[in-house]
Amino acid sequence: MPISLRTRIKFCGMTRPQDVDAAVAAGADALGFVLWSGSKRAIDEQRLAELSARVPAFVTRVGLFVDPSASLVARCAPHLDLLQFHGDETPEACEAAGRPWIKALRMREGLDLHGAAETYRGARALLLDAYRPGVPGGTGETFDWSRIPASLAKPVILAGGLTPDNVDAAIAAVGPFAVDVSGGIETAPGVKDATRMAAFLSAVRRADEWRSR
Ligand SMILES: O=C(O)c1ccccc1NCC(=O)[C@H](O)[C@H](O)COP(=O)(O)O
Repeated sequence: MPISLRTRIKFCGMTRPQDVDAAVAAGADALGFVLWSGSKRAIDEQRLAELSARVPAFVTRVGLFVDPSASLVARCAPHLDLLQFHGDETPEACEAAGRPWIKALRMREGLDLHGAAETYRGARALLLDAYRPGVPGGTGETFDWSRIPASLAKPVILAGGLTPDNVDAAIAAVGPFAVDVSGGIETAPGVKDATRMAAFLSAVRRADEWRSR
């Protein structure tokens, strides 16, 4: 995959209208909505419809699922541009809704990323996140970025414990297609902070400038 010199930015775990507006105003490329009821950042379908309606064209609305029922995905899909699967979904299950999708992979010991890229060949990208047993995502923890191969058959979305203070080092180390952040731009789970969102964006743009030199 060619390295993009403009790292795309996804802000995840949006629950409040004012945060959606602030994220769009700051310049986020994508916004994530957690549709798994076990999360502190979970929203229901009605909230998804309300928040999604605020998002203008060219900002991608991403729905996060953990081993969802087909009916949940079908009900949410009209409000989404992209599906993000965080559980043990098979490639067939990810394809079933007939919508563009990405697969989140938690970087547990021994994970074969090349093999996963082949298995999930229908994915638009692989989102690489920290592994904590029993927690499907949003851990706020980083992992060893050097485990990511320089060349993978799918675009990499780097996630896990990113903040305005470490995202520049992450971009320098990995050169991902996109970065994904949730806890690093919050004051509490699901409560985003406009200042931290802006700081994160600025840090990514500074890192991109360094990369293009
Ligand atoms: O945020 C959650 O609670 C969550 C629950 C279940 C699946 C995924 C979840 N979040 C995913 C994300 O927010 C991001 O993809 C990623 O994990 C980044 O989170 P963070 O480490 O907090 O930046």
